[in-house]
Amino acid sequence: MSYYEVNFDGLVDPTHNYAGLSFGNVASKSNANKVANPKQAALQGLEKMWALTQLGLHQGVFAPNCRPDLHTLRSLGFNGTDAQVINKVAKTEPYLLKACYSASSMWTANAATVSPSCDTSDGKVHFTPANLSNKLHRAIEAKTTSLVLKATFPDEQIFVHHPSLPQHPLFGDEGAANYTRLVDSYGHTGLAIFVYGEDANSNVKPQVFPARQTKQASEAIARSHLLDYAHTLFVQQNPDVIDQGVFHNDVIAIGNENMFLFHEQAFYQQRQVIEEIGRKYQGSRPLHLIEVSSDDISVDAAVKSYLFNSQLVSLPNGGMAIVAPSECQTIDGVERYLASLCKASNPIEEVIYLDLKQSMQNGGGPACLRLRVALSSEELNAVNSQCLLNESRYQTLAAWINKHYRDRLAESDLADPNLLLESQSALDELTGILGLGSVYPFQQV
Ligand SMILES: N=C(N)NCCC[C@H](NC(=O)CCC(=O)O)C(=O)O
Repeated sequence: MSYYEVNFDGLVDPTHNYAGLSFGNVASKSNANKVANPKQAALQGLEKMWALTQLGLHQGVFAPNCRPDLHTLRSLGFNGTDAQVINKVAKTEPYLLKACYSASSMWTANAATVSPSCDTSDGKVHFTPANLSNKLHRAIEAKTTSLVLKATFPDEQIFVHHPSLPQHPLFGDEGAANYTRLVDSYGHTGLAIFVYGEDANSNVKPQVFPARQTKQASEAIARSHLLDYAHTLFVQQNPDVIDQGVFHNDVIAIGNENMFLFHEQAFYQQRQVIEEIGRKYQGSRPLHLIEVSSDDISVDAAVKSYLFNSQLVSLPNGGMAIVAPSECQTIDGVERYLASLCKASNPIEEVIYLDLKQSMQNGGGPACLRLRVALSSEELNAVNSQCLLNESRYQTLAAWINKHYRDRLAESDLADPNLLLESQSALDELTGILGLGSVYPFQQV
């Protein structure tokens, strides 16, 4: 049977804006209050999906949450018509309006942790939507994300959908952004590496910025996904780099199949971590462990360029490509480093640079925008086929974006009740395009 890695990219919401909501995420804070261009953001994301499709890869589309989250606003005591709720919250609690208007569900690396059937003892594909409990604007995503996951992966004989973990700091879970799977081929049992920022039983933790992923959350997911501990590792992120803006492990390390690219400061007690990875990896193809030195790329350059947030993809005819954000071409030394990687002895053959500036300005690079799901051909056939990209769906989505999205969104626009109506009408049409049914609260009344 053939196996594939399918990337499910988050479609960018019509309400994409810069609200400075993510303490610890340098780009989010430094671009707070910038005027956003939702149409450009969505088209940039769609072009990435199309570029990967054209490489011969299977590409999925993941629907966003609907914003603003009126349900949360109403649960906080704002009442009246939808327009009155917006009006009141805009006047009295603008921070809450921004949180409930965030398009952050576009970063689907944070949507869930996914364990492929080769790794789970019941032979099914397991999903746990992330609770994203560290940030208010993200903690409200899980409910809709869970419905979208179920509508995208509907067959209960093949896909298992777990509830998200309890909303408590002990179980802070940011999904696949802190999970890497090393395997010699997608169809084999892989080494599941869970990276956490904080362990409730240890004092090793960042001092400036929050650790978003806890060891307790990672362990709970490994348990419920029925992973074999012989093929599972729990590894602590270096707290010093969290304090330098590395708020997820996918900002400092990236793995695909038998290749692992990581910064020399990525992990706490790194030498032991890498030795253990080498010991536990069981593939017949050799593991390429590439440690990037601070002399080559400083942590600051890694955070600014998002080099490690590139997508590392296996090409249909062998070899790998690295899909990097175009910011890598503007930070000193990074483009040169990537060119040298292609020449060195490892599977990477080419670098593809893509413009994702609208997402990047909120701290979301190529890898943040996609949820990886390794699937057999039979499992792929069980995916909702309308959520897979082909040329006609690409054209349909481009036309849908051009029809519904604004090309300018400033903070003051969030108080405009028309934005809510525009967003609902766009997403209502989207659920038809992607065949999702009624996943949004406004469709359920
Ligand atoms: N690295 C991965 N996998 N994901 C990136 C997520 C970026 C997101 N930014 C934001 O939520 C910014 C929203 C704002 O400020 O408007 C976050 O910090 O959670």
